[in-house]
Amino acid sequence: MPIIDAVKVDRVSYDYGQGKILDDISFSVEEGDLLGMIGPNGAGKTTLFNCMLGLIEDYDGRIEIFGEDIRKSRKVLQQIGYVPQKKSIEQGFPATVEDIVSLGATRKPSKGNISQAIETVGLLDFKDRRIGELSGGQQQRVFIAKALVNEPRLMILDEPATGIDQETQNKFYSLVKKLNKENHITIIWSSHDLEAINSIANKVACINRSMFFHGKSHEFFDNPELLRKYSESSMQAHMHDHYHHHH
Ligand SMILES: Nc1ncnc2c1ncn2[C@@H]1O[C@H](COP(=O)(O)OP(=O)(O)OP(=O)(O)O)[C@@H](O)[C@H]1O
Repeated sequence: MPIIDAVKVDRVSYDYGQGKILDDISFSVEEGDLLGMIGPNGAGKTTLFNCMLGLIEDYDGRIEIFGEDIRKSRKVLQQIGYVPQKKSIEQGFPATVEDIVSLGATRKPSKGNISQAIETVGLLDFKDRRIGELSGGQQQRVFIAKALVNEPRLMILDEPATGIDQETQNKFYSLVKKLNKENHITIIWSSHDLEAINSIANKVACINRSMFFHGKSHEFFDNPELLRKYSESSMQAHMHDHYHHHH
């Protein structure tokens, strides 16, 4: 089977008006890849995702999804399932799991698809429960199910840095791996958990406004020099943010 690019980001730059947030970013994701996107806070990961999702259009450069320039063919964006960084949900929020998952359907919602998506994330027993009654980890899986309803070929998961307990985290990681291996979904997954990326991603893209490393996961994690440089530049980014927030 020929390998096609699920994503091709070609020389993309962007700024919100105060200097470059994305600086000449190029990389590609092959169909079937599970790519871990890493970078310190403020590195521009969410901004890059917003470009890839067609939410930001005035970037320099070019983005192709499954071979289509997304500015020319917005239809291809329907092939992407997006799971944003988790928002907190009020306890009393009236919608059920099934209601939330149905909201993901852009075409006519089919009952079958909705149940299938809920089953894939292992929440069938909870489908009539109010989402506010679920744990943080379960809510996270509801949002994955919501993104699965349209049967995406590509998923973008923007993982929150903040603490969910380790066991919940591990369940989430096995779900990500299952979606990639069994459901054959190409995945781009932003995470701060380097160990998890090392264990399940086959590719890594590491950005800090510009591209710092892009390649096979083991080439990054087996290279102590690269890891050292990465943690140094991450530290500098934090110091930079710190300086701007507090002075
Ligand atoms: N709408 C906006 N207007 C102006 N600046 C913005 C806007 N959105 C983000 N930024 C700035 O762009 C930079 C990159 O933010 P972005 O959210 O893309 O980073 P990130 O890598 O996703 O960070 P994190 O890991 O903390 O989520 C930050 O300095 C942020 O303050």
